[in-house]
Amino acid sequence: MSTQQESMQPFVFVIFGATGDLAKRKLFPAIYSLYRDGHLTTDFAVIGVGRTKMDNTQFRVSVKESINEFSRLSLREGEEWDRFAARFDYITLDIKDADAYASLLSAVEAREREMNLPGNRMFYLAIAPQLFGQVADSLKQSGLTNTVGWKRLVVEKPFGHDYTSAKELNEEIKRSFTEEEIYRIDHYLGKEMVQNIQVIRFANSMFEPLWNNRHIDNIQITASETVGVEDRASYYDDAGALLDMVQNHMLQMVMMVCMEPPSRLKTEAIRDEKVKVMRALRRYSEEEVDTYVVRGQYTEGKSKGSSLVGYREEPNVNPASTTETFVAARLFIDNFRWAEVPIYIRTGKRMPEKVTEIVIQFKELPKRLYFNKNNDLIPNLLIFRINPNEGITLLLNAKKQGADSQVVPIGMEYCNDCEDTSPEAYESLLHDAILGDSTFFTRWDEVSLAWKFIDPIRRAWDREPHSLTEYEAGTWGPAESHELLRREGKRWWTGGDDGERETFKAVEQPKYRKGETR
Ligand SMILES: NC(=O)C1=CN([C@@H]2O[C@H](COP(=O)(O)OP(=O)(O)OC[C@H]3O[C@@H](n4cnc5c(N)ncnc54)[C@H](OP(=O)(O)O)[C@@H]3O)[C@@H](O)[C@H]2O)C=CC1
Ligand SMILES: O=C1O[C@H](COP(=O)(O)O)[C@@H](O)[C@H](O)[C@H]1O
Repeated sequence: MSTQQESMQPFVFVIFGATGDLAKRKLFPAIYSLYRDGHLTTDFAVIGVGRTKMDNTQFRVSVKESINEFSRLSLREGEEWDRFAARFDYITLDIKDADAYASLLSAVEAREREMNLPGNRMFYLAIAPQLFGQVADSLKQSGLTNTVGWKRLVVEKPFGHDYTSAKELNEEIKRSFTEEEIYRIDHYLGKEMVQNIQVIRFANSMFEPLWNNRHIDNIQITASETVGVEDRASYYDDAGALLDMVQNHMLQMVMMVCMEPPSRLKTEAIRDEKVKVMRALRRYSEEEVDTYVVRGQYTEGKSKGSSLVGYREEPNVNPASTTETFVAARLFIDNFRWAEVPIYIRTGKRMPEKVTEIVIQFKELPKRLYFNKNNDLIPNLLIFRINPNEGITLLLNAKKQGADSQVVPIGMEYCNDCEDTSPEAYESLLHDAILGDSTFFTRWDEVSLAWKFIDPIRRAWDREPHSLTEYEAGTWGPAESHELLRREGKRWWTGGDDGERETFKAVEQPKYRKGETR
């Protein structure tokens, strides 16, 4: 949630794409949860926009259905719901028809008059990216951005498909909105434990002295999914894992882990530090890509006893597709803090577990005095558990209870969502956008540098389709991903090459006092 202490001002929220999947699964439930939890501490109206013909009553029914199906809070019928639903209106409009925006302007102004709202307007583009520029332009031409209050534009990913297209898109929307008014969504930045990385790093004196190449051996970021391409082939078969996950979410997590402490907890101070990581991130030449980046595509396999088809057999996927569903990479951050520290990232579909985790592996002591029963000693690991269980784990070595002095790994656990469910990422991000806090949105320089890192990889792969490796659905990715670490004397801690979650296998279970139950 927000890093700023500002108060919320009444506003009109215009959602382009209000009949679409994102609005149904994420936006309406997020607005409802914020409202129910008392975080929408101001007056507001929502105007949905789509081509589908619908009146306000039908729209409110569709909002209700989506909340019933997707909200983390169950819908409370009665007066409270009626008051909430009455804030929602719908306009049928073709985004490509510039003249049609006059009806949207009338609807917004009517709500502002009726509810005595001061002209603050937030426009959310839950539509295909090809339409972003056109909407921004028509909002300006129609006078919708000409308001006495504030105006904000929230844009979804993907923000372009390479540096050139992203730059063009940015220039298009900058004709109607300033950088400060643009909120580029990366939903990983709305996740509780991604936001918590900064707090854990910068609010505890014990980590900062160790957070560098003198004490950290390597960093591993994994975002694995069990799902395949689902019904998104038309988008995914073009994008692949590199554009879908690495350009945005994975690099954002790298920035959060590797940034310097900001001088103040202010939006631009934090973003400045993130951008410096992107500047220090070494760009591979096209020739180097093969050495440091692995790409894979799932073939048929099994998960929990069920058979899974290969990617090319999925509905609407090109049967000869060379799109990657898995990426692993070894990154270099060329600055004083991180020189020589391997940063490994890995993401893929159809893997054995849905897990997003950041593992910080600390260096060994200069000399080993203790050994475990395998004549070994596990390194200290700090693990940020982002998804599906939120928390942190610190892995240490300790003496096992008893006379034989055995050394065993122990895990110190903090669970972030055991007592209360965390808000959804979209709740947190919408809340911040309404407050005008863009800390957890991506600034143009971050996005553009991310594309400059990605583009040579894409070009190398387009030139060399044979660099695509295969992995069986239901496994932790191709052998080449394990080899990427093995050749540097490392191993993935989440889903090692023996297919186990090695990190936790050997850890002693917590003990409780006699009579105490968990
Ligand atoms: N769905 C998801 O989970 C995620 C989506 N996104 C991004 O969010 C955006 C929307 O995705 P999603 O909701 O899945 O897409 P959908 O295809 O489900 O919805 C598209 C929406 O755009 C509207 N639309 C399309 N063309 C026009 C037009 N000419 N005039 C007016 N409205 C139009 C559609 O309205 P109608 O059908 O009524 O014409 C519909 O409401 C995309 O940028 C996507 O990349 C990002 C992350 C996750
Ligand atoms: O943006 C995306 O993210 C999801 C994974 O998000 P998570 O919050 O479930 O970890 C991914 O499935 C999707 O392909 C991608 O577009």
